[in-house]
Amino acid sequence: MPTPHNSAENGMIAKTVLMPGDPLRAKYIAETYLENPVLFSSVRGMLGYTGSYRGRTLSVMGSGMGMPSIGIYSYELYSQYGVENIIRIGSAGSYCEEARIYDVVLATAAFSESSFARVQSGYQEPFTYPDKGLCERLRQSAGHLGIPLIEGVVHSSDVFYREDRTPYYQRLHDEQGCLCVEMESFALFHNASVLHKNAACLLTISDSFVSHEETSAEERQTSFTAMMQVALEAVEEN
Ligand SMILES: O=P(O)(O)O[C@H]1O[C@H](CO)[C@@H](O)[C@H]1O
Ligand SMILES: O=c1cc[nH]c(=O)[nH]1
Repeated sequence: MPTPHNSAENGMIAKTVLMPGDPLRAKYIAETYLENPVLFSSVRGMLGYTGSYRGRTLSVMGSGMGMPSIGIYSYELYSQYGVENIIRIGSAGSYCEEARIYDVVLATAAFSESSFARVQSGYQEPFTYPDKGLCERLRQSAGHLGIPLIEGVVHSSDVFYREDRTPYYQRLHDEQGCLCVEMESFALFHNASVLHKNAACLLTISDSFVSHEETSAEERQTSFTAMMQVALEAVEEN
């Protein structure tokens, strides 16, 4: 049944959904990698497609930016459309020297100051976690492709532009172990947990708080191909 945010009918969305923040990255993946991609929703411009990759059916859909946005889309995919696995494929700002531009990070936990999980279900902890099995599939996929993964905690922030200019990112790195910052994984992992579904997150480093290098909007849309391939190859038969 369509929702207020997704016009897909039942059966149009695969069991596994790759979920970039940027709907144009979803379009790029569908048009570049999927055979016979079918657009299942464009409500609010949040493009979602289902197609096949090496004979396996999968979907790719934008999440938008931030936890309220991915909170809505992921909850509906899990609860209304029978989705079992969501793999976020996002961009992130590095908090440390070991994670450089274009490196691929596999999140082993998400740390956040966000109220999302407390408001959603009373969960009080600052960490949420991906599914171990899905992470293992991503590790194996990266191994087959020869793409190194950096593993660790990611910071899911509600704020992109901060007035606080103190070196807060060093504190988050030193005290919470955060390798990098993005804005959605904490909520995605939480929704998966409360609905007994699976989620994981791969991130490509798009900019660095340490070296101050950055990538353009176009590069963020189309050039994160290593991460895309790791996620695509990790999708199992439905
Ligand atoms: O590239 P995406 O997946 O959107 O991820 C990151 O980029 C956006 C901020 O520029 C936030 O959504 C953040 O999580
Ligand atoms: O949330 C994000 C994503 C990429 N780069 C950042 O600095 N923050």
